Amino acid sequence: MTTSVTGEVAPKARTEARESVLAARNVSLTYGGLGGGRTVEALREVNIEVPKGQFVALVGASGCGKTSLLNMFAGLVEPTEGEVVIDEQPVRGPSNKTSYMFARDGLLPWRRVHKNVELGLEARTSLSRAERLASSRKMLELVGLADFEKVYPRQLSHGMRQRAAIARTLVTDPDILLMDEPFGALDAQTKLRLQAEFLDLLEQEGSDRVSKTVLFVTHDLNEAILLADRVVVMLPRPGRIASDQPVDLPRPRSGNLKEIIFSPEFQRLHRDLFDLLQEGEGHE
Ligand SMILES: Nc1ncnc2c1ncn2[C@@H]1O[C@H](COP(=O)(O)OP(=O)(O)OP(=O)(O)O)[C@@H](O)[C@H]1O
Repeated sequence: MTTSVTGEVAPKARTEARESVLAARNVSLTYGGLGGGRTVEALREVNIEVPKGQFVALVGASGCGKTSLLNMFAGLVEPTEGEVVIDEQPVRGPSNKTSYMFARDGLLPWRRVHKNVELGLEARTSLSRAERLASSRKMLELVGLADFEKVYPRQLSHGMRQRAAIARTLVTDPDILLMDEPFGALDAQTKLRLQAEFLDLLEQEGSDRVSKTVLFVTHDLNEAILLADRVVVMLPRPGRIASDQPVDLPRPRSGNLKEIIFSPEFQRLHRDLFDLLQEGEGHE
């Protein structure tokens, strides 16, 4: 159970009915301290459960441990205490079930766009070259870059590079997406367009679930509410979960993000989350 910074019990998120795909249980993380160096308590007793097909946004001030939590699910960082599991198996290293997308597109400048998209396939499967190319073409078409497969990343706009990075993240068809501010550095209009396109790839006709399990770090409350089924608010020093808010906006949303932004439900949630974050700052 999570509580707000004021000590109130937060609304119970919709996690009970479905088995968790991602779970962090009583997780604490302290960096450093080796050889008498300074230690940083990055996370303290974090608990989070994410069921299959749920999109969870993590928001919070810089330094509250969002990336650290994501890195644990990616198998890049081990908790100091507690357990991090995927499909109830302890995470011991990077897994084929997950795909990680960073804030910077991370495209390799010396590889053409399609070769960048194929990167994940090269590492993971025994597909032939032709099969890899066919998969990357299909993904590039889905993200609107069909005509750009042969160019180098420097020849693309920032938004197009992020699209290519999305294609690379999805091409392996992972069950789980771990995303660290993937649209953080885009201008407002491009961001909204990419958010809609991204949702369109994940939302399924006639279902209120997205097709993948997503843990998505963002500083942008609008983005968190527009995309997610739950918004988890974290506070810093030490990083901890302060609130877990369900977002009861129906799906599919991809076609009406602008309308959603001006809806009373969106505005109410935005105000609640804003207050929680501000309140948290006041408690430091
Ligand atoms: N490798 C590391 N060694 C030591 N301290 C670290 C390391 N990585 C992160 N930290 C510290 O742990 C805390 C949490 O960092 P983390 O990057 O997880 O937070 P964040 O919420 O993702 O921040 P931001 O929003 O700025 O990306 C911070 O105080 C940070 O300085």
